[in-house]
Amino acid sequence: MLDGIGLTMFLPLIRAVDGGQIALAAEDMGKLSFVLDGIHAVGIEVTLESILILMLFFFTLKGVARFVTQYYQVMLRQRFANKLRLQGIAMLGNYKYTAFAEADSGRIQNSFSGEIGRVTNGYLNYFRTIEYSVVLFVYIILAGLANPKFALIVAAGGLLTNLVFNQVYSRTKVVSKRLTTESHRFQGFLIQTVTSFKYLKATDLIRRYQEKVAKSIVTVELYQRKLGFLSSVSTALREPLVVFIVVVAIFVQVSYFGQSIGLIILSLLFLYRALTSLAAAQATYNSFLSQTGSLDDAECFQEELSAGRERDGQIGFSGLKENIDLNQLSYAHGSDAVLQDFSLRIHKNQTIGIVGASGTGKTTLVNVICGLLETERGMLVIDGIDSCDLKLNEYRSTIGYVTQEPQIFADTIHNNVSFWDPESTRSREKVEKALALAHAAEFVRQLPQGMNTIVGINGLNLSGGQRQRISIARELYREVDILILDEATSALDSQAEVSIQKNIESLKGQYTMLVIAHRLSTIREADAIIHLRDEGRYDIGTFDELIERSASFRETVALQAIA
Ligand SMILES: Nc1ncnc2c1ncn2[C@@H]1O[C@H](COP(=O)(O)OP(=O)(O)OP(=O)(O)O)[C@@H](O)[C@H]1O
Repeated sequence: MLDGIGLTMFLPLIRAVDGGQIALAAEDMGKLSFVLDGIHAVGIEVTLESILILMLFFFTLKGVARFVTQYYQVMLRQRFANKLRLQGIAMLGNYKYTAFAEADSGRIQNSFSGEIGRVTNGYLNYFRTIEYSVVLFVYIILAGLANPKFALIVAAGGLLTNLVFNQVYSRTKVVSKRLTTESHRFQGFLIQTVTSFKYLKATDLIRRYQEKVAKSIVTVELYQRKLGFLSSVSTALREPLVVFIVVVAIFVQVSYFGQSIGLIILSLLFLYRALTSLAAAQATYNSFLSQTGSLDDAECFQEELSAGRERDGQIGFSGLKENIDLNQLSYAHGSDAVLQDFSLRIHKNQTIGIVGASGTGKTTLVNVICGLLETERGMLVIDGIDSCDLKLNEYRSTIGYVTQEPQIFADTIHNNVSFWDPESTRSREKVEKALALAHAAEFVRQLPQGMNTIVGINGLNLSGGQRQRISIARELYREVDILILDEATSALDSQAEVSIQKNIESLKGQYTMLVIAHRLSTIREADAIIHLRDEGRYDIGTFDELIERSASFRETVALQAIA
């Protein structure tokens, strides 16, 4: 509007420059003469100087409005991207483990990085299209007020251009979807390259894998080029089309309606701006369409995250007081039953050993106890509270889990053990104590920068046994109630295993420990041993009781003794 009012000043200005009477300018202005009337009404005399000052005033005001709008847009845009990321991260934190196990890591990674930018731009372009359409509408109204016939001809021409662009739009939408899908694939390949780098490199499979990644890179580029081509086509067509419409309109005006050039100039100013806004609206709409693949995907991703939200209870948990009950627990991965009618009471501070051949469900059992795998009501009861009613995050914060593949973060040893607790004398002492208990103090001391040594991606600069010891130290540092060790000492040499074994034994009675072990010597002294067998069968007892009772346990013991 400010721009429009500023532009209407051109007519009195032309009159004034021509030495004509400014008052007569009102006749050229059609219904827009109310602007001059308004100036009179506020007591300003319409002279060349006042017109120039008023024009300057309106355009400066427009500049201020533009600044405020743009700055506000930047703020909104930033807030929007942050909100998307924070919302996504929160949803990911509540995502079911089972759903996560089937998820596409490339898609997750891409949704939080590249796609957020595309989604934000998608929304930005969507709102810009609305913004330009509003501006377009205002100019058409202004042009209509000045010269209705001329406005009508140009508006009809503008509508016709949309037909031309519709073809480009639908193609853009299709390519945009393909680009998003391929970007997910590319990110997935990238993650795999990083996590499997050592293996791929050592076997030279990296070259074959690189071919796959390269193919994906080329395809992404191809789709981007296609989008660029479509965008170039629409950009290139826009200006000639606009000028063509204006030329036709002027020709019709002058030849058939014989209108005054003053009025044509004013409406031309409006209409040129209107058509520029139309072109801008078309351009932003096309950009929006090129990002719709990402928008659809982001929506789908959020729906999947919220559909995969794990159930959670209302009852708080501050630490294990009495026991964990597993009551006729059954668990199947899809249609494959792993645990069947499994019952056990684990008393606080007991040490439970879990043994069994590969694939008999040892990890599945501890995953159920962690609440990672959902079971029916009544099957997992903690201190008399059904796990379905427990606030799972509070329960899990009392669990320490040393997984089969030790979790090491690309940071210092101190941060790996303390999980980024701010460094202080107390935290260092605590870390040292945990490292000593995990039999890691000695090797950490020998590292060039001791606790401040950075361990590389996935702890690549450490040996397998060292990684295991660091991850055990982290759980000891956390002062948890329930300690789960899944093959925690499998990567250690016999001597280190014996030492750490002694340390674990020294923790006996201080933690409720679930120790999965292939080597039976590790759990020789456990209060009870669960011996899992095929098809969900199992035996429970002390080492000696199982030797007595279970033939397959005796067999395993005998085999290991031979080994
Ligand atoms: N996410 C999953 N989806 C489908 N099947 C699974 C999944 N996780 C495990 N399984 C299957 O469940 C069975 C038990 O697996 P689990 O990892 O619990 O065995 P395990 O005794 O810990 O084996 P290992 O000693 O080799 O680690 C296996 O047959 C395995 O293939």
